[in-house]
Amino acid sequence: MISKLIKKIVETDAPIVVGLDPQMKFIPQHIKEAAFEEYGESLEGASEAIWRFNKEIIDKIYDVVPAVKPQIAMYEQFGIPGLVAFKRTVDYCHEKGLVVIGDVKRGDIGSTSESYAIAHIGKIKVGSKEFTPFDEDFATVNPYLGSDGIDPFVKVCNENDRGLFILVKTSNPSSGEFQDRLIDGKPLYEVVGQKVREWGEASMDGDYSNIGAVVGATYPEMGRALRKIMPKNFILVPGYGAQGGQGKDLVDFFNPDGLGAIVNSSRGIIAAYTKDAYAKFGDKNFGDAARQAVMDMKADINGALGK
Ligand SMILES: O=C(O)c1cc(=O)[nH]c(=O)n1[C@@H]1O[C@H](COP(=O)(O)O)[C@@H](O)[C@H]1O
Repeated sequence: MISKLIKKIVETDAPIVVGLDPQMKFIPQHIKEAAFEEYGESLEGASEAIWRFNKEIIDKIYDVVPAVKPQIAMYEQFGIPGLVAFKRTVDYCHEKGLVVIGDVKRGDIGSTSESYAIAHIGKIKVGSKEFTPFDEDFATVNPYLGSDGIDPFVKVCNENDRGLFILVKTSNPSSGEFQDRLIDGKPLYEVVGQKVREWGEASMDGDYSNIGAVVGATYPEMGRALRKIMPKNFILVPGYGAQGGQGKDLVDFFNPDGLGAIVNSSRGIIAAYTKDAYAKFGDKNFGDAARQAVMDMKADINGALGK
C-alpha cells in the first residue's frame, strides 16, 4: 500500500494529505440550509451537509493531491448518520483515486485491537460472505498499550495490503508531558520510534514499510531525530497551517530521496475560504479556495525542499 501512496505523491508532486475534518462552523450557510430543508435540523441534516461539503472539496482537490485523511471524530459526533457520511466520504475518495488515511487513532488490548483493525483496514466474514466495513487504505493507531495492542493491526495490515500510521510524537502543545519523558536516558518518543521501525520490518513494500509513524510538524528537531531512527518508515506529519507548522520546518522529516513524509493540513485547506488570504473566493466557491490553499501549500513545501 505504501508503494501506491508513493506513486501518487510522485505523480502529483505533492507530499500532501488533505484532512477532511468538517466542522459545522466551516460549512457555508447555503449548504447547511439546503441540507436542513431536505433532512431537517437533525443528525441526518448535519451529516448530509457534511457530505455535500466534503464532495465539493474532493471534486476540487482530487487531481492535485495523493491522499485525504478523514478524522472520524468529526463524523462520529453526529452518531450513526455521521458515520454514514464518513463511509460515503471514504468510498467517494476511492472512486476519485485518492488514498484514504482513516484517522481513527485506535489501539486496545489484542482482541479488541483486532476488531478495530478488521473494521477499518480488514475484512469481516458473515456466514459465507466477506465484507470490508470502512475500507480505508491506512489507519492511525495509538501504540501506548504496547506490542500486543499493535500486533493485530500489523497482522490485518499485512493480510490486506493496507498500512498504518502509528503515533510517535504528536503535534499538540502538551504532547511532551508523557512522550518526552526519559526512559534509560532516551525520550519515550524515540523508544516508540525504534519500535515502529521493528514493527515495520515484516511489512516492506518496495523501499518503505507499510507501517509508518505520526510526528507533528510542530516539533521539527524531534522530526529530524526520528527520521534517522526510522529510515524506512513513512512519516505522516500533521500540524501544518492551523497549528503553526510551515514548509521550512518540514525539510528534515524527508529522506534524501525526497520521500518519506506526507504532510497533513485540515482546517488550513477545507476552511481556507474563511481566511483573509482566500476571502476573495467567497463562501460559494469554498472548493476553489481549498484548491488554491493546496497549491500554496505545495509551493511552500516543495520550495523548502529545494524543488
Ligand atoms: O494523527 C493525526 O493525524 C494527528 C496527530 C497529531 O499529532 N496531531 C494532529 O493534529 N493530528 C490530526 O491532524 C489533523 C490536524 O488538523 P489541522 O490542525 O486542522 O490541520 C486533525 O485531524 C488531528 O486529529
